Amino acid sequence: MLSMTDVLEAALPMLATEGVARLGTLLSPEDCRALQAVYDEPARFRSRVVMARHGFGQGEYQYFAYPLPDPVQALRARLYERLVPIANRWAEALGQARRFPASLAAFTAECHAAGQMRPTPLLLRYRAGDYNCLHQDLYGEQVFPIQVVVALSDPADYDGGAFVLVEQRPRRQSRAEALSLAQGEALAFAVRERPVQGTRGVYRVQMKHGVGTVTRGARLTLGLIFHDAQ
Ligand SMILES: O=C(O)CCC(=O)C(=O)O
Ligand SMILES: [Fe+2]
Repeated sequence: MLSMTDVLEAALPMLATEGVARLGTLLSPEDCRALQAVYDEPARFRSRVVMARHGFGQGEYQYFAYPLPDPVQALRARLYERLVPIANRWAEALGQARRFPASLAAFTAECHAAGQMRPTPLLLRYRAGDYNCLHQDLYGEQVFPIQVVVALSDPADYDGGAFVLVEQRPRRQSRAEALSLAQGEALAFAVRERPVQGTRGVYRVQMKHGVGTVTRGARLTLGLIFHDAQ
């Protein structure tokens, strides 16, 4: 069996060229079920959002409170370290002065110093009829340019509910990609924009993500965003 490191190494070139990459199965079915059950423990969360109230879609999500549950904290820190070289390459290619430190602890300290102190990892729950409008997860000036979503539900537990990614290249029509995820499978994608090498230099591709309508059952996901929120 391939280790997480091997799968990630193999996936990273795709993240750089496509703005999205499958990272393999990062949580066991037991971990997925345990995290699904956490959804019903309000004490683990700092806030709950009913999406229809804000025009974000339909369904709901909850942001974890600090300290994050073990598997969430561990995954967030490990993934950050693997993704930071790409984040720094993107920043350089886009002509940004920003460089991200090697560890999540150091980046979190930078977020907190900038007034972004609230944790952003979240659990999302969609039932029949629910969906998530195209959006970008920005919570202040501090933005780590890549985020990860992990499917907690078994695809047999729901229909519909594809993860949707839309990219907008300058002066072109938008392109959409719909992806289905296995239980425990993780997907890394660009939060807001990524650089693409064109014939006349590097240009900026804008990205948004969302979820198509769930038509049966329930679909839960874990969202890992690396910057904290204001
Ligand atoms: O439920 C999903 O697949 C998408 C969740 C999402 O928007 C996120 O993780 O930021
Ligand atoms: Fe999101």
